[in-house]
Amino acid sequence: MSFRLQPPAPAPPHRCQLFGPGSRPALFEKMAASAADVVNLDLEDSVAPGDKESARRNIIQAINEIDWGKKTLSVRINGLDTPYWYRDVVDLLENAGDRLDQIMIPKVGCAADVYAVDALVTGVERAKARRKPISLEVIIETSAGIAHVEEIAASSPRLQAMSLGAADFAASMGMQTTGIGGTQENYYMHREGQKYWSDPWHWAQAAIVAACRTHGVLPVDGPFGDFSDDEGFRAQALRSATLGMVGKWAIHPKQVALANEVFTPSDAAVTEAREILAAMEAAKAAGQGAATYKGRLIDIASMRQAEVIVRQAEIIAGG
Ligand SMILES: C[C@@H](C(=O)SCCNC(=O)CCNC(=O)[C@H](O)C(C)(C)COP(=O)(O)OP(=O)(O)OC[C@H]1O[C@@H](n2cnc3c(N)ncnc32)[C@H](O)[C@@H]1OP(=O)(O)O)[C@H](O)C(=O)O
Ligand SMILES: [Mg+2]
Repeated sequence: MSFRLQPPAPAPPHRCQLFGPGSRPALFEKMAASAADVVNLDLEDSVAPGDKESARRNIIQAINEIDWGKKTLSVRINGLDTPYWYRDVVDLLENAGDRLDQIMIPKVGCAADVYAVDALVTGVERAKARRKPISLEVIIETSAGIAHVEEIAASSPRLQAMSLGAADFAASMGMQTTGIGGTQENYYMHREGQKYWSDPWHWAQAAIVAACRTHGVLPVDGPFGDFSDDEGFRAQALRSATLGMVGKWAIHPKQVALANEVFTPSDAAVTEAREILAAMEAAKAAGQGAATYKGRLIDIASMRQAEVIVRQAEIIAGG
C-alpha cells in the first residue's frame, strides 16, 4: 500500500440513476416512485433548445413539490460551452429547496470545468445561505474528458460520482457507431472462421474506475440505449460491476430493475465473502496469512476483496 492512502468513496446506494427530460414533467412522479437510487432530471441533451427555460421551471417546481423519498436527487445542467449552464445553476440554487442533492456536469473536459461550477455553486450557496451543500457528479464523454480523467476525479471535494457517457464519448472519439453502449458489430477479433466480439468501452471504463478509486469518487456506467435489449443491458452492467463500477444509468424505467439486480451483490456472493472473512480470521488466529477455501488460495488480499462485497451489501441494506 502506498503511504498515501486512497480515500473511501461516498456511501449512499448508487445502483441505478434514472433519467428523464425536464421537458416531460408527467414523468417526474413516476421517477420518484421508481426503485432507482438516484434520479437525474435533465436540462441537457434530452431537452430541445426552445424548451430549456420551461424545463428549468418544471424541475424547480418538481424538486419543491414531489416527495422524492430517500433518493439522491440530481439535475443535469447544460454544458459549459452553452449559454444555458450558469442560469441552470443560479436558478436551481436560488429557487429549489434543500431537497436538491446534486448537480451533474456533462462533457467535462478538464478540472477547471468542475472548478467553474464549484465556484458558482459556492457563491450562490453563500448568498442564499443554503443549509445543505450541493454535491457534484460529472460525465466523461469526450476525448478531453478521458485524457484528463484523473485531474477531473481530483478536482473538487464536492465531486461524488463520475459516469461514462457512451454516446457523446463515441462521437467525440470519432468512433464508427451510432450505438449507445454494448456490443458493437465491427469490434471483433477473427480466428479460424469465427468472430470473437470485444468491448470497445472497456478501456475508458477501466480508466474511470482507476481515477475514481484513487480520489474517492463513485464510478458509474452510463446509458445503454437499446432499452428493448434486456440481455445486452445485463451483459454490459455485469462487465461494469466486475470492473468496479457501482451502478448504471437507466434511460427507460424497464432498465431500473436490471441495474438494481446486477449491482446488488447476490446472497450467494455475500455468503461466500463472509465465509472467506471467517476462514481468514481462523487462519490468522492460527498464525497463518494464507489458507485454503473451497480448494483455492485465500490470503489477506482475499479479505480486502471480500470486504468490498460485504460493504456493498451493507450500503444497499442501509439505503
Ligand atoms: C445518451 C446520452 C444521454 O443524455 S441519456 C440521458 C438523457 N435522456 C433521457 O433522459 C431520456 C429518458 N427517457 C425517455 O425520455 C423515455 O423513456 C423514452 C423517450 C426513451 C421513451 O419514452 P416513452 O414514453 O415512449 O416510453 P414508454 O415505453 O411508452 O413508457 C412506458 C411507461 O414508462 C413511463 N416512462 C417512460 N420513460 C420514463 C422515465 N424516464 N422515467 C419514468 N417513467 C418513464 C411512461 O410514461 C409509461 O408510463 P405509463 O403510461 O405506463 O404509466 C449520454 O449523455 C451520452 O452521451 O451517452
Ligand atoms: Mg451525452
